[in-house]
Amino acid sequence: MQVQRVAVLGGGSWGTTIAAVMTRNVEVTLWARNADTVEEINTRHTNLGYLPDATLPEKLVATTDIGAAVGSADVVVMAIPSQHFRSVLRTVKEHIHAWVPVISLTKGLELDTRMRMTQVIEQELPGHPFGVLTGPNLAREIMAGYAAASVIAMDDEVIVRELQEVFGSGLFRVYTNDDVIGCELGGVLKNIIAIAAGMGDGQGAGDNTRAAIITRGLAEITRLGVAMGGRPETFAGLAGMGDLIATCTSGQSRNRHVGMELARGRDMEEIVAEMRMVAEGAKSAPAVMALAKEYGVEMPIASDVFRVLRGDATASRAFRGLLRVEAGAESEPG
Ligand SMILES: NC(=O)C1=CN([C@@H]2O[C@H](COP(=O)(O)OP(=O)(O)OC[C@H]3O[C@@H](n4cnc5c(N)ncnc54)[C@H](OP(=O)(O)O)[C@@H]3O)[C@@H](O)[C@H]2O)C=CC1
Ligand SMILES: O=C(CO)COP(=O)(O)O
Repeated sequence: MQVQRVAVLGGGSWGTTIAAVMTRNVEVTLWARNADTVEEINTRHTNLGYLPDATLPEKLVATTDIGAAVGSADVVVMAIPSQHFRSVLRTVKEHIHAWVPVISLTKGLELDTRMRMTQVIEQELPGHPFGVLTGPNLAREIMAGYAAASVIAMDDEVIVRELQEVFGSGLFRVYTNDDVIGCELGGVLKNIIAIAAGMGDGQGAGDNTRAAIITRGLAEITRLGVAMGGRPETFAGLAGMGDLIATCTSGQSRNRHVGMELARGRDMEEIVAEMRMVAEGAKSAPAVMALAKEYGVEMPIASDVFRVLRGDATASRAFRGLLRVEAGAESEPG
């Protein structure tokens, strides 16, 4: 497979950033549903609503015509929020050529089915190679040219090496992995822990507290991820610990921001109404809790976050729960 043209679907922060990075290696067409976004990218080389400080490469071409973008692509990259992923993929179906790989950038689960996005790809586009690109990759930093590392996970060990070259460029270093389930779940599950970290930071908790949330959070997302078929070492790597650190500590994280706003006593409706961008942790939390129940895995931090998201507890009350006084053995949940 010689990759020459890539279609990136989704003109938000991450889709635009990855599309811009890949223009160094291949021809990239970015599909966005919003005609104003497309016009802005093509004429002014900016996408200020999502990436306020960035100038995009002139080589980056945007379109509202999904058929034109997908029909000429050797690889399709999905940067669509999880709850809209399947509907966009159904449109892709009419236009995609046989055997074209489909790579998900999305860090969420489908609510009704609790499926990972690569499972949705497998279901909607059977026969197409699929994979996930994930890791500690805050879009604005990568757009600004800071060094970062990511992971591309696929079952196919030949295609994954070719795509490693397509995505990776300069200071954006891409590693390969064959644990698709573990890598994908690392990206999904860390979002809820980032909300917890934001709830702590928003209440003035200390650095030790944040470190405890990250470490205990990693333990619980690893428990669920391994129960669902991921490998423990994946959760200690970029897709697990790496992304957890970035998201739980960064002022750029939307999920951590949600936690901080909850800590101010605001409710989810208000918070979401003010955010243009997606916070996948809040969206996927019900599916994560249902999976934890299904697999018999205790997730005390995620459960506390979920209660606050649902409005069943306040952040200050739940936060006392996050720092339980009666600790057991470190190897145990809680
Ligand atoms: N931002 C980041 O740093 C990173 C994000 N991710 C993940 O990438 C995924 C995408 O996130 P991101 O780009 O940040 O999200 P944003 O909120 O920045 O942008 C979302 C994009 O999706 C589009 N969109 C929403 N609904 C639909 C729909 N029904 N059909 C077509 N397009 C739609 C929006 O279009 P419109 O503008 O018209 O509403 C917008 O272009 C998420 O799962 C996120 O977790 C992963 C790594 C890093
Ligand atoms: O996944 C991300 C960084 O790797 C982005 O996190 P947020 O969605 O919380 O901004």
